[in-house]
Amino acid sequence: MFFSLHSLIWEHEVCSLLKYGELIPRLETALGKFSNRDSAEVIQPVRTTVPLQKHSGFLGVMPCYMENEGILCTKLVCFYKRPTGSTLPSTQATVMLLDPEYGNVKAIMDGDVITGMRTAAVSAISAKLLMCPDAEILTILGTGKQALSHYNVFTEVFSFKEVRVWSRSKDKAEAFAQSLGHHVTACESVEEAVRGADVIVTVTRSTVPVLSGQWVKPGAHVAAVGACRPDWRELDDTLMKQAVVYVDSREAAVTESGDIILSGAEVFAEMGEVINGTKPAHREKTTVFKSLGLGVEDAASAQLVFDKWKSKAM
Ligand SMILES: NC(=O)C1=CN([C@@H]2O[C@H](COP(=O)(O)OP(=O)(O)OC[C@H]3O[C@@H](n4cnc5c(N)ncnc54)[C@H](O)[C@@H]3O)[C@@H](O)[C@H]2O)C=CC1
Ligand SMILES: O=C([O-])C1=[NH+]CCC1
Repeated sequence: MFFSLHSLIWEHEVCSLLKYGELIPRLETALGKFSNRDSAEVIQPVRTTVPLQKHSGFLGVMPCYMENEGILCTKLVCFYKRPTGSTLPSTQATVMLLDPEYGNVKAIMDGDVITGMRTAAVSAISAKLLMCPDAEILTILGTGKQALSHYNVFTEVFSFKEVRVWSRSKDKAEAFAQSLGHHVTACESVEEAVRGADVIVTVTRSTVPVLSGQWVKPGAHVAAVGACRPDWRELDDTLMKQAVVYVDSREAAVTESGDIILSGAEVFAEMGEVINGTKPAHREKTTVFKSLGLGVEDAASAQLVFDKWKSKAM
């Protein structure tokens, strides 16, 4: 067995190795390759989900093979519909890198930081391509782990003049806003938070729509990250029908996204197609990027962590 304990990469190590400046270009390349289906360079099926009915959750198995780069990877992620007030995590993940020739495990690493950072980085890529060039106001709906990683990358990559946050509980929104800095405003309602916003990130655990199209400014960009099951929603039909809808994966969108399946909205393009220049970026229109999370994003991120971890260990 070609596996040693040295290949366990812990959360604090992933945290210190992964940087948005290096991660974002890797993810752009990976998404472009993923959408170039003809080349068969990326083999990544829609994730398999095993219901954990007793615990209102799912185990997602997310394999990916990138032949040219020799990356073979799978993530195991458990995600849950937690009751209000629950302090248990919504997602927990572990990533495994394998050698594609021998089949042995090269590394097992924490998947929580990867999930937080790669999801936020992909949303930032969607904003870079789809938001209006003079975007000033960012709104984040939700105040959990993804809210924090999205705040971190959006403020690292862009210069918004105003950042607003909303949570169902005003106290939570205020505590979150204060933890981020004095320039962040906690809002009472979703409507107050999103009116006039140029970019809106939805990172809630909601299973019913929280964001209505009637409040969204024409030309705004929405990065919709929660609602990753076919019967879960974050966005209402009005928004889904008025927006140009971009996704990470068409196959995943029509299998897993309640916002797309239940609204009957049409998918215009994958983000990788915009990166490849085969589909246009409609910056002037209201756009939704429906993110579900892809194995190829985990594979590219894990390889980056592994390369940096190996070069540090040498
Ligand atoms: N697209 C992707 O690649 C990924 C999506 N996710 C999804 O993103 C969402 C957020 O994940 P985390 O930040 O890790 O979760 P978290 O539990 O840390 O935060 C969830 C937030 O949603 C709020 N919330 C819960 N129920 C709500 C409701 N009914 N209405 C409005 N707000 C509600 C909570 O108060 C909290 O602020 C989850 O749905 C998760 O499954 C997570 C990882 C990757
Ligand atoms: O891509 C991912 O890791 C997830 N998407 C939804 C929950 C977890």
